[in-house]
Amino acid sequence: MTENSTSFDKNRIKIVLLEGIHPSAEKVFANDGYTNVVTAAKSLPVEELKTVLSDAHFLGIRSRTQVNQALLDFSPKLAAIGCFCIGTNQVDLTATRARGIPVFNAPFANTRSVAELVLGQMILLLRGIPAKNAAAHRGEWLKTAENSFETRGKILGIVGYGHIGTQIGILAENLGMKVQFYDIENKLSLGNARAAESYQQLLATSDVVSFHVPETPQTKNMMDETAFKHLKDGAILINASRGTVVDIDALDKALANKKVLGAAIDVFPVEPKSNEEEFVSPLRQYDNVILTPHVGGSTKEAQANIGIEVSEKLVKYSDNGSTLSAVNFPEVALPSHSGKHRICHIHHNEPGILARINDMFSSNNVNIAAQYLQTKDQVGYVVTDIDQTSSDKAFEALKQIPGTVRTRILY
Ligand SMILES: NC(=O)C1=CN([C@@H]2O[C@H](COP(=O)(O)OP(=O)(O)OC[C@H]3O[C@@H](n4cnc5c(N)ncnc54)[C@H](O)[C@@H]3O)[C@@H](O)[C@H]2O)C=CC1
Ligand SMILES: O=C(O)CCC(=O)C(=O)O
Repeated sequence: MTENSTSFDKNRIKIVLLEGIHPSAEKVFANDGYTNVVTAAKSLPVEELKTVLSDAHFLGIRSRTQVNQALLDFSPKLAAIGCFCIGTNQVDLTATRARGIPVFNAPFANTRSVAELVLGQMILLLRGIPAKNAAAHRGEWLKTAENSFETRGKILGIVGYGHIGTQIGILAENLGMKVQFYDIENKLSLGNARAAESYQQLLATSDVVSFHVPETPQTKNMMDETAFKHLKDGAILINASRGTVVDIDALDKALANKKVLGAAIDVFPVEPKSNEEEFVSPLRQYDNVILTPHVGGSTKEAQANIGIEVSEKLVKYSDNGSTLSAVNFPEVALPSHSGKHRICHIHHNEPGILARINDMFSSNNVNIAAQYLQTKDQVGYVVTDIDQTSSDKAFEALKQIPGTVRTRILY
């Protein structure tokens, strides 16, 4: 990927890819000379994870693996993490940033897959198909038009009008639905969609409510008992965002008392760690609820694209130091600089560090060919291209600068 050969032998760089990340990722690493790749088809138990990460430089996960302070303590060499998905809530972004570990994701490679699933669920639920299908499997014949509706003319309320929410809005309008949305940010309305006056107003006036918000403290139990009271009687509820957003006990009650006509839930507060573990939920008793095992983004197309996108970001960071599109880290887009040597310095974002770095280079008689600096919250990232072929002394001095978090010689 870069013209310069890296200082560190690529075969010694250990990459761990968990949770059945698409083989397209391994291909990207192999094509760039990274052959020390360990893969697992599922998430690993914590103790196994600690062992495999004890000497790993790069980690690739999907939504199951929780990367917290405790795990980071056992991952001393970890240089970057790739979330091969959209959500990054499974990673402690503050702790990783403080340790100089950038986190990358694929912000829209599975957007279309989620949107298509939700669209299909909406059509099936408005027709009451899940319950009729379940009954037919039991030998019952539920031929009736009761509670069976077209999508045309119905109101879709989208909570979280971001990449997925807007895609669904456009597709739903093509079915003749009227789209309204609620978002905490001021958003451009696409097509004929309009912003609802408030979250409560959206709940009270939508025939279908679909959640597409990230997991944050504000979205936790956003759909709780109080929110269900605001919901229009006989509405349909869809959640393909995060399991913390809908209070499952409150949904259970709303289904039991027929406040909700049907629901589709793809994400749960607690999800099985593997396909071998039993899925436990009070929602299993309802024929009018579509339960899917967190597969909103699980299509061949999306997974192959995510594999390529995120591994390329990790390779670029490893080869060249670029952090463009990191979700927790100062973003620097770097050209490669042939004939020079590149040194990365991650530090606490305090006044005077850049001056200390440059003083050190100057006192070691090292000429700076180019330099890039970016800061984000408590972390600063300086990439310096230098002329000298032998810069070991300067590199050692760089590590000693007060405020240093970590340093890397790239080439
Ligand atoms: N089920 C699955 O397999 C998948 C689930 N997801 C989930 O879907 C979520 C949304 O994905 P994108 O649309 O790509 O994200 P996005 O970041 O493009 O959009 C999220 C929107 O939610 C809004 N938002 C944040 N907090 C809010 C609040 N309290 N109330 C209302 N709006 C709020 C944001 O302003 C933003 O417009 C992801 O964070 C992820 O958790 C994503 C992909 C696959
Ligand atoms: O496919 C996965 O593992 C997770 C999908 C997801 O939830 C996401 O992209 O945020």
